[in-house]
Formats: sequence, C-alpha cells, structure tokens
Amino acid sequence: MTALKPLIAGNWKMVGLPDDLGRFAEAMRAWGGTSRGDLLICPPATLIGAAVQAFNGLGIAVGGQDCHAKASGAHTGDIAAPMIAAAGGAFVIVGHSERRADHAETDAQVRAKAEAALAAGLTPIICIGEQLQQRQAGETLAVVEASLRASLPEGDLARLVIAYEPVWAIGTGLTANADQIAEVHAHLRQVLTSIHASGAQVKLLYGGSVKPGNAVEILSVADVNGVLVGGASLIAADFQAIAMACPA
Ligand SMILES: O=C(CO)COP(=O)(O)O
Repeated sequence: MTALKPLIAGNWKMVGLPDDLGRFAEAMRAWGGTSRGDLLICPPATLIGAAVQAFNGLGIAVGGQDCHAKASGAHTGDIAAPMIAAAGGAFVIVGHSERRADHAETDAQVRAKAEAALAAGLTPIICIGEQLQQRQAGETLAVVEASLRASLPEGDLARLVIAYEPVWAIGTGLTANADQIAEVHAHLRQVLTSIHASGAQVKLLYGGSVKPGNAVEILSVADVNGVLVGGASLIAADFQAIAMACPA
C-alpha cells in the first residue's frame, strides 16, 4: 500500500476573531517552508467563509468543528453539513470529546453527523478517545474500539478520517507516549480493515497536546497519518513547525 499523505489539521475551537484569522493567514502567506502533509484549519463557524478566502492560494483547506445530523430544520444555533460545504469547507470534525462532554453526544449521534457530512460531500473527522480512568483501568483498546465501531457510517470507509484523542491529553500538556499511540493506532487500523478493505485508506490522526517539540516523534509513529492540533494551531509559527515535522 502506498503511504497515506499526512493531514496536519488545526482545531481552533471557540477561539478566533477576524483579526486573528488575518494575522494567521498573513503569516502563512509569508512562510517560506513547505510540508509533506496536507494542511487544514477548522476555525469557528463564523470564520469558515472568511478563512476560505484568506487561505486562497495557500493550499490550506478549511473545515467545520461540528455539524447537525440533519441537512436543515428547526435547530436553533446548529449548523448543517451542506452549510459548511456551501461556505467552502471540505472537512468537518464530529464527535470531539468537548462536544461529547458538553452536549452529551453519543456515538450514534456522531455516526449520524458523519453520515450527514458524507452526504454533503465533506470529509468527516471522527474523534474518539478514552478518559484517564479508563486508561488506568486497562480499558483503552476496548473503549476506543467500541466507540469507533458505533461512530462509523456504513459502507466504504475510504473518505473518513479518524482522530484518536485521549481525553486526558487534550489541553493538558500531557501527551500519550509513542508506544501508547502506536498501540491504539495499530488496533484501530486492524479494526478498520476487518470491517472493510477500504479501512486501509482511512487516515488516523493523533490529537492531544501536539506541539512543535513532540510533533516529529508523534508523526513518526507507525499508522499515525497526521495530527489534530488544538492550542498550537492558533500560533502560525507553531503550526508551521508541526507541518514541517512530517516524515519523508
Ligand atoms: O482537542 C484537540 C484537537 O481537537 C487537542 O487540543 P490541544 O492540542 O490543545 O491539546
């Protein structure tokens, strides 16, 4: 199998005003470096359209951070996948642990959102990950496998991206070590290929306190096909350093 091109994705979460986007885009335009990966920024929904324009010609794709399972309707405050696509977005994160926690999102809802994303022509980035107590109890592989199976749309998997984000590593400065990441990613790959041959094509991202200082090590782990970066993706220089950390 040919190696999957890494995806370096930034999740800005609920951070970013137009000026922040302008500064970020300017720094990316002035950047002399290149990446062996594809680049993606998922800004707040209010900036999706502006980001598509600001990143024009820079080779940075834009995505949403969530979408509703329905294509339209009476759901105040929600955003539908076709709206993200119409604004120029190409990806959407679904099932981030912050949404699973803050909005009690279930795997079944995440799966419905992923299906809505696919129907709108978006690539869903489905997030899964264990809590600290689950890791300490030795349940990590069982937890992520169950969540993966229950969050996956039916059929061909080739258009999906999966992000393994251990909840205890998000925004804490703690990262899973290379052995822990390798173990989970190998397991996810095995589960995906056992479900469908196209499981070999699914990009598996790691997320959780990815920084310039640990990106080379993380991106070198077997079956890590990219990273989902929170805090460090807000700082153009850090995002650039992570983008350049893709192995040859
Ligand atoms: O949740 C994350 C990306 O979706 C990770 O966030 P941090 O990189 O800030 O830990």
